[in-house]
Amino acid sequence: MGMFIVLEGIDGAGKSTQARMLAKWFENKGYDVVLTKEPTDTAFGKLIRRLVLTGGKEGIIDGARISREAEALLFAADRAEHVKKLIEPSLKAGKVVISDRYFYSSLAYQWARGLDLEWLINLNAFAPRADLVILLDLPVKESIKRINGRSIKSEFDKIVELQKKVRENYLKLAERFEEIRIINALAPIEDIHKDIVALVEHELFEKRK
Ligand SMILES: Nc1ncnc2c1ncn2[C@@H]1O[C@H](COP(=O)(O)OP(=O)(O)OP(=O)(O)O)[C@@H](O)[C@H]1O
Ligand SMILES: Cc1cn([C@H]2C[C@H](O)[C@@H](COP(=O)(O)O)O2)c(=O)[nH]c1=O
Repeated sequence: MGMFIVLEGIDGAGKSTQARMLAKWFENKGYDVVLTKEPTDTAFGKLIRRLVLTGGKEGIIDGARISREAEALLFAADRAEHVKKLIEPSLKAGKVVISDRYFYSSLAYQWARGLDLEWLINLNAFAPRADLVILLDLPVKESIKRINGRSIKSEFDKIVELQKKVRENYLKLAERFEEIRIINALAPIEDIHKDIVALVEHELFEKRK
């Protein structure tokens, strides 16, 4: 059986950067690595990016943004395909799967949008828990600095408010899901990478001896 590692955190926390570095580290050790992300690049992920993420006109149906419930179901549908078509087969083949976001994002973000956490956990119950989740914890003001070019100015305050709630939710989830390990995302990129490698060696390699 392979190893399943997930990077989580608010927008701009450094997930993609660390996921790429960790994938390289495993490849240099001779492992077969699958580097993936959610929303995916499949038709489901593309639909989400058009309907949910751009904040654009396509996300407006009958004059209103799509409902929070529909949003959560879209992320879960994308995840079901991700799990069945890529994650599970790759793990069965003994590969290392590294995902930039997973169901923990649904719990943190859709909970912040007002949906019930238990409903969200049940909705995503089909998704196997990761072996290790690296939560890159970052203050929102640093996150905004890092993604400033991408923020939607007109909704800037809403974005800050949401990101604050998401960060709090992630920290609460870390108390509930024992596979989540918190790392300070303010540190330099290389130091964070070293901390993640130390966690992988301790939490995964040790456990499998
Ligand atoms: N430890 C760090 N210190 C300073 N800047 C960083 C650090 N890690 C990443 N960055 C920079 O922050 C920006 C966002 O990084 P990255 O895309 O990896 O974050 P992300 O969590 O994947 O973002 P998003 O969720 O919004 O896609 C990039 O410009 C990246 O170079
Ligand atoms: C998987 C997932 C993601 N989201 C949100 C979190 C981010 O704001 C975007 C994805 O942006 P990225 O730059 O590609 O990371 O989608 C969410 O609300 N729920 C989810 O399940």
